[in-house]
Amino acid sequence: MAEILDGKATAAAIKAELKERVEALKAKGITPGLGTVLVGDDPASHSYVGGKHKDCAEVGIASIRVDLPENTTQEELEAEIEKLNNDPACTGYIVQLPLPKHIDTNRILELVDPDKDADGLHPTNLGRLVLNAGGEIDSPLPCTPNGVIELIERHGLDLNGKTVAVFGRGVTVGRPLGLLLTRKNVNATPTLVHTGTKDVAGALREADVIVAAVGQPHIVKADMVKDGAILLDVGVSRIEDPETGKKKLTGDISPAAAEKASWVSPNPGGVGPMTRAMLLVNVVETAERHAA
Ligand SMILES: Nc1nc(=O)c2c([nH]1)NC[C@@H]1CN(c3ccc(C(=O)N[C@@H](CCC(=O)O)C(=O)O)cc3)C=[N+]21
Repeated sequence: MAEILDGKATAAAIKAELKERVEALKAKGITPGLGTVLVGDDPASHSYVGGKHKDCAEVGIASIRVDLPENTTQEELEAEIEKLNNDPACTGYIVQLPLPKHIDTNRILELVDPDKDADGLHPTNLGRLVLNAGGEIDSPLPCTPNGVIELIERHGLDLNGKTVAVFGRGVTVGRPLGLLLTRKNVNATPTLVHTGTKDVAGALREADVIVAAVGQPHIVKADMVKDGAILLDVGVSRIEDPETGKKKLTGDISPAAAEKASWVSPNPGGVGPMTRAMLLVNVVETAERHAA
């Protein structure tokens, strides 16, 4: 039986640490604030954003919530971005993705002030990450990749020298995770595995660690996993439970694959809560840089 990489408990421990750091900032007269911009009424996005504000309340971070209708124009959205860039109460913020199809997402992400980029997804911060070979540059890191690494390390596991198959090359997880893993203070050897990979099963089977960020239910099968591998389940899909008929969250990793692992992150309760915790870390660290 694999041991559990408990994201919920680890995120709770990180939030307890952050709460103390927020109290220290407040003693200096600084209250960190997290903003969220949400366009449209996708229920999953609303649920994620709600979770982020609940986390803020837990650690004492102020919340600034901007909810806009589906038919918001590019210009209107850009005006909201400008407001948050200029709002002194907003330490950092995120624009919840995906945005509606009529919005130019890359243009919006570029308009976010890089010093308020709580997601770590602004081109400037992704560029700093490329330059950050030793892990010494102080800039916000992408939340999900950073959460994956924290979740592994906070369970006493060492990535130094390990081979890591990153399954999925998306901009929010797979590609930045490759960069984080090669920093000298992590020192892992990643392989990015994607739809253009000739032998996906073979590439995954060789890895000490598999991070599955595809978004296809149970795409990682038992025959793709080395015995004793460490498995991180990032992908989430909502599929119907054949027994109850209700929609439920399902990860990328099949139960049979999980059985072969030494450690596995559950889904839900694994990387999701860690992503949210790393968002708070980015906001608190930005506020601390301002206080210094
Ligand atoms: N600008 C932006 N930044 C993001 O970080 C971002 C985004 N857009 N768009 C969507 C994805 C998805 N994402 C999740 C975060 C937490 C959970 C999470 O906490 N999940 C709980 C379950 C929550 C539930 O039941 O729905 C868990 O895994 O235990 C899930 C998904 C952040 N994203």
